[in-house]
Amino acid sequence: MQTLIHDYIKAILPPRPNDSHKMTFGNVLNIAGSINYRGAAYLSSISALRVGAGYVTLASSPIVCDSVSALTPNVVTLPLLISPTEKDHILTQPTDLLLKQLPSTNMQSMDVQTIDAKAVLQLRDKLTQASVISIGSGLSLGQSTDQLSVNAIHNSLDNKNHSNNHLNSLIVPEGNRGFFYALLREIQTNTNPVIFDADALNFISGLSHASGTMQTPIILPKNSIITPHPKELSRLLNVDVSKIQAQRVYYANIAAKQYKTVVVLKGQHTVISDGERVFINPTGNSALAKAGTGDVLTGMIAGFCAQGASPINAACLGVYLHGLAGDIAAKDLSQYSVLASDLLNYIPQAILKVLTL
Ligand SMILES: NC(=O)C1=CN([C@@H]2O[C@H](COP(=O)(O)OP(=O)(O)OC[C@H]3O[C@@H](n4cnc5c(N)ncnc54)[C@H](OP(=O)(O)O)[C@@H]3O)[C@@H](O)[C@H]2O)[C@@H](O)CC1
Ligand SMILES: Nc1ncnc2c1ncn2[C@@H]1O[C@H](COP(=O)(O)OP(=O)(O)O)[C@@H](O)[C@H]1O
Repeated sequence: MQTLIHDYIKAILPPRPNDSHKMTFGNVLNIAGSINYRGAAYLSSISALRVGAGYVTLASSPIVCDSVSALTPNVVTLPLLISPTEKDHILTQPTDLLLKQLPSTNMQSMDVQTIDAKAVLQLRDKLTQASVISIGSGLSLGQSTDQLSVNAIHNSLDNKNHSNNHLNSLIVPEGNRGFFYALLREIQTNTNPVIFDADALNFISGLSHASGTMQTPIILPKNSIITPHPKELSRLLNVDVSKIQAQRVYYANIAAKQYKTVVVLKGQHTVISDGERVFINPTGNSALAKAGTGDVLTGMIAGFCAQGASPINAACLGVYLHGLAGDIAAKDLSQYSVLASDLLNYIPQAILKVLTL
């Protein structure tokens, strides 16, 4: 177990050759945001650019892409195909009967601009060409259809005797879950790094525990990173948050081994584990305990992956510099007043501090 220190972070910072162009520093495909979480799409995209990625494409619903474009000229957007209308879409799907039983109030409360599962076809080339893919920040998985999706997965698991191959045979569920499910299947054999955050983790938890007991865990793509907060790890492992918090290193290691991935267990003294090596982060303070800072972290890790850092190094760089940006920001603004969007403006100072000390 190793505490991250300045010199180590400096040593693993990706180089910035003079003879370079934007693609030298990689392209991030950020699949993020939904109607109520447009900020997450913005924060995770800009933070990747702030740490040095050459190009960021945000793939999301048209409404999210429009909002982010209005906020910044720096992010390229890829508006994704939307399900025709919630009602029309739903009534053509295999869970018709269940959905017809929904009270109309539930129908009305459904998210608008659900991404169609066919949007994966739109993304197909980009998914292999991207230097790194980040998935999940603010990507709401659907609202009133959630339980129906879980039911669809349960039924399918009951009917088929399979473990990880079940990704090929499950009924595609509704809402953004349908899109996410198709996406997960599409990237199973990818070798470029993939970062799973927030709702992507909740979806993976749902699949892993679909029949009520722990299944063989979902196989994540080879170079994955997951960034759970304790509650998200609790869902992934089916272990109480209190137990996880009492033995953070132990459970980060367990998750890394079980899901064969790099784990970033967030919180004070974030733990980073690939199942063999463990790093503890000393930077950061209560200023980071504010909505949206996790989205900034995801973008930072993606940005370092884009520049060629290995998943474990990108995780260490992102976590350390994210905390350092929070420390510098708190000196200027107080631990009370730092916003997630402020953090974006303190990333440069954090990088400069590491470079110059
Ligand atoms: N501007 C935007 O667009 C923003 C968009 N965002 C996006 O929104 C989506 C959902 O994010 P979210 O914040 O609504 O739900 P989430 O973090 O899962 O919390 C749910 C519950 O879990 C718990 N819990 C949480 N943290 C914990 C911890 N450290 N340790 C222990 N427990 C913890 C806590 O439950 P409690 O323990 O209080 O019962 C909490 O109520 C996601 O996609 C994200 O990217 C956000 O980033 C905000 C800014
Ligand atoms: N008290 C704290 N000290 C240090 N870091 C913190 C503290 N509270 C939160 N953080 C960091 O802030 C981020 C919060 O991320 P997350 O829980 O995903 O929030 P959100 O989903 O709202 O963005 C994580 O990187 C976490 O490590």
